[in-house]
Amino acid sequence: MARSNDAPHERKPAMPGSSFGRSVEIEGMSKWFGDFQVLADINLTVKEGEKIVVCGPSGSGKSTMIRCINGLEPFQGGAVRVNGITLSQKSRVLDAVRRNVGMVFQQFNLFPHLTVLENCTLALRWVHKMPRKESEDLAKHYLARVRIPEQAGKYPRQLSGGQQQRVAIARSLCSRPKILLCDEPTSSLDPEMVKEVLETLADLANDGITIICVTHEMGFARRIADRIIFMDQGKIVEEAPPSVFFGNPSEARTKHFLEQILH
Ligand SMILES: Nc1ncnc2c1ncn2[C@@H]1O[C@H](COP(=O)(O)OP(=O)(O)OP(=O)(O)O)[C@@H](O)[C@H]1O
Repeated sequence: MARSNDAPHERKPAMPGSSFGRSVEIEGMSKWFGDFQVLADINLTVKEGEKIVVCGPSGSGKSTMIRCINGLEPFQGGAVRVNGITLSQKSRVLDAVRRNVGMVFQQFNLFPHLTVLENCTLALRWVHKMPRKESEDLAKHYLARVRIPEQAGKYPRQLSGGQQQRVAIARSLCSRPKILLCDEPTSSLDPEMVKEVLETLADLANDGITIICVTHEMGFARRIADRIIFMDQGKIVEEAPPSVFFGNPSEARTKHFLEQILH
């Protein structure tokens, strides 16, 4: 299939009130690990182009919720729709959903024996069957997008943590997902590298891609989030735009969390 270098998400989001797409719809999702209920009746609708930051105490279920959205974890109750596709564990459905969803993890999960360029082109060539030249052009486009075009020929061990995470972001973008899920993308980085990765994500946020990001970087949340979701004990306790979330949260648990994290 012919592809241009203009990624589909590199366009302005639709205007609210028009045919504003629904990227992710989670309805009454519940999940158990054995007898332990990790998610309880999660309801969340994320519109096309929206930026959502998910925060909350350790163990509150943030990662699990994110992993359920692209089928990395099965769930037992409720439903998830991604770009209109109802998630199930059938491989045909998972493939379709994952074509729409990119994921950036805390650990970068790069292949150490492959160059940066090869890490980015691997899935394009072997999963999407894209010709080498086309896949390399696309990878270079996204390496430039995350501002490390000069690193294409290096191996991951030759890069800083922040650069490796930017490679991981570029690799995700190569599949041109409509939705980018990030699970604490900066938590394994040294402080000086956190900023460069957050800058990269903030930059992408302007592109119109839908982003759902688990992070405790509240400055980043304030800057890019349309809504902040606060989770505790497997539930969404509060969701609000940053001005309300930081200025006047309604729940005592949110206030307590913010006091701890901001002071
Ligand atoms: N594979 C698993 N089997 C059993 N329990 C699990 C599994 N994965 C996670 N849990 C438990 O589910 C709960 C939620 O975990 P999860 O990683 O989603 O939380 P989190 O909010 O992302 O935490 P953190 O901020 O520390 O990463 C925790 O109590 C965790 O121990």
